Amino acid sequence: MAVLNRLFFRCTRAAASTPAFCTKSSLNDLHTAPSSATAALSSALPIDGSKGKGRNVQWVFLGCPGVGKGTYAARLSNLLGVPHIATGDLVRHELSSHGPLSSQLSEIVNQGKLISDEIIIDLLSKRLEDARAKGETGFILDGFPRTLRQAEILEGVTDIDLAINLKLREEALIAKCLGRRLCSECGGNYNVACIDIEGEDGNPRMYMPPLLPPPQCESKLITRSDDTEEVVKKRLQVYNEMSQPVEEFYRSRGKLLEFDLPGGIPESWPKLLQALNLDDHEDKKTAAA
Ligand SMILES: Nc1ncnc2c1ncn2[C@@H]1O[C@H](COP(=O)(O)OP(=O)(O)O)[C@@H](O)[C@H]1O
Repeated sequence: MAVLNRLFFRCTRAAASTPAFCTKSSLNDLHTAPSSATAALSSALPIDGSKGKGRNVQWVFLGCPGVGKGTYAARLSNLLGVPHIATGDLVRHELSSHGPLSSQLSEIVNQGKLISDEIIIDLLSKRLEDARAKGETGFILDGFPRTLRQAEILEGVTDIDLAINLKLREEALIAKCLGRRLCSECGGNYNVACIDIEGEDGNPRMYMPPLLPPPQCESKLITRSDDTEEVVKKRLQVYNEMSQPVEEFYRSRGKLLEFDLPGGIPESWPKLLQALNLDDHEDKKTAAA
């Protein structure tokens, strides 16, 4: 943790003067320190993560629980051929493995709190190492970074091109989390909530139809243990407390794309592609399937 704290301190101080202070080489200096989550993250990333011709996208998705980060990140990952890495999935995988961390993690997750930066970076590093071993390049991160420290550490080890901040009206978020279902067999994500919010105060009506499972998944649906009303409210509160500095971090670097979801997937997906200048992408029809 000492190295993380030192890096955090150096990055925070530097942000006021030289934003480029937290470079790969400054992290390399830190590699001489005892093994740390930060060093693991750095070495798990491609050797040259800096922007360059031909390099795949390195994007992050920000947004409240239930906003649809997973849905849109997965679609973009299909479209662009880069891995979609959701830190929530990594945490759930760790929980289901019943390894040494699982009881500690399950207590934190089921209270709607964030797990430590060090543990989440360690899980992410392992996933990125796998990606690297498979020859995958680029990534779309979903659910990371969630704290300013995570954003600073990530920026210190690689270049993030874009942070897409998905936004949805508050009334829809809780309903969407409570309607979320997962197929225990194929891992498919569905939503049984039908959201229909009347237009008022200048806001248009918002209609989001359910995303129902195919017949073969219907009897295998499960609900996440942290998708109860009480835990969802806590997660929204934690998100609202932590998100502003992360958004500001990317805004001040000119990397933040704010995107207000206008409704369900049929309305939102083409508009998101347009906002990302991907609307004439030749594969978009199949990716949306
Ligand atoms: N970047 C992260 N930092 C800390 N904890 C995380 C992070 N990503 C996921 N988690 C943990 O995993 C839980 C589930 O994450 P996720 O599936 O992304 O949920 P959400 O639907 O709230 O966005 C979070 O509530 C948190 O406990």
